[in-house]
Amino acid sequence: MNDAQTAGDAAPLELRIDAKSYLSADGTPVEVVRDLALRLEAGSFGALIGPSGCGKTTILKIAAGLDADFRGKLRAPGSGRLGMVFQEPRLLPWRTVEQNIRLALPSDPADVDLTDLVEILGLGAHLARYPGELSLGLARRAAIARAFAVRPDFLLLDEPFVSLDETVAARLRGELMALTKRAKVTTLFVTHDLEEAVHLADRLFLLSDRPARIILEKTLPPPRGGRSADVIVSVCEEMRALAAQAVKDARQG
Ligand SMILES: Nc1ncnc2c1ncn2[C@@H]1O[C@H](COP(=O)(O)OP(=O)(O)OP(=O)(O)O)[C@@H](O)[C@H]1O
Repeated sequence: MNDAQTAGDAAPLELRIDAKSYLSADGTPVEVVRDLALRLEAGSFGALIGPSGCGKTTILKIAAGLDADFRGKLRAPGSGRLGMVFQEPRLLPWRTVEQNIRLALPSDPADVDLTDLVEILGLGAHLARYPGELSLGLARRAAIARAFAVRPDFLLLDEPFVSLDETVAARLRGELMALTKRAKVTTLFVTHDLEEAVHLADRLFLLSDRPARIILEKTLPPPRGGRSADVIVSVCEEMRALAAQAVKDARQG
């Protein structure tokens, strides 16, 4: 049905989803993605932006290799070291923060030095605590640390800052920026927040309503993370206007 492979260090992410459907409760198929083609250069940061329920998580799961039930082709970048951050932090409640971070590490995890990672994410004082004692912001930090602990060459994040206080979200965006600049990692980030995407990404992919397909792609001017508030506002305005035109064209054509 589909063809999935891992492509090596300098290769881009290449994902083609000709069709992806789920079966609804009454047994009828619901088409969620159709004719989507996405290419992201190695080491760059892409943002998938789309309305609620359009199929963003579905696309991310396929990119992760977690869902092979689609028609199309996946060529994942890197050598297969995947880091993933879900909408909910998904920490094991009976393990400490440090044990959660070390969860996916190889057989001798005590040897892996996490000092820098813990420092960038401000988790030093919380390593011995349990997830139930953490604020949502701290739990999200622990989930990000767990994804980076494996030194991923391919990173997938599904709305990791949703429902956080804006001050906390802004700080976490800064931390994510620092981590993705420090190591070469091809990153695909899902959000419904255009401003967040313009702040973080090198390349934007704007999705249609369900069934999702890309209606607009744009490479953003560098430097990533160094864009001023004015630049972010004007790029967002431009994207909104282009997206409205793309939707109009699609309806007419
Ligand atoms: N396992 C499943 N079985 C049946 N339908 C599903 C399944 N997973 C998702 N769906 C449906 O597919 C559609 C797309 O879901 P998906 O979670 O990919 O969207 P999303 O854009 O990530 O949503 P949100 O913005 O709310 O997070 C939704 O209508 C959802 O109800």
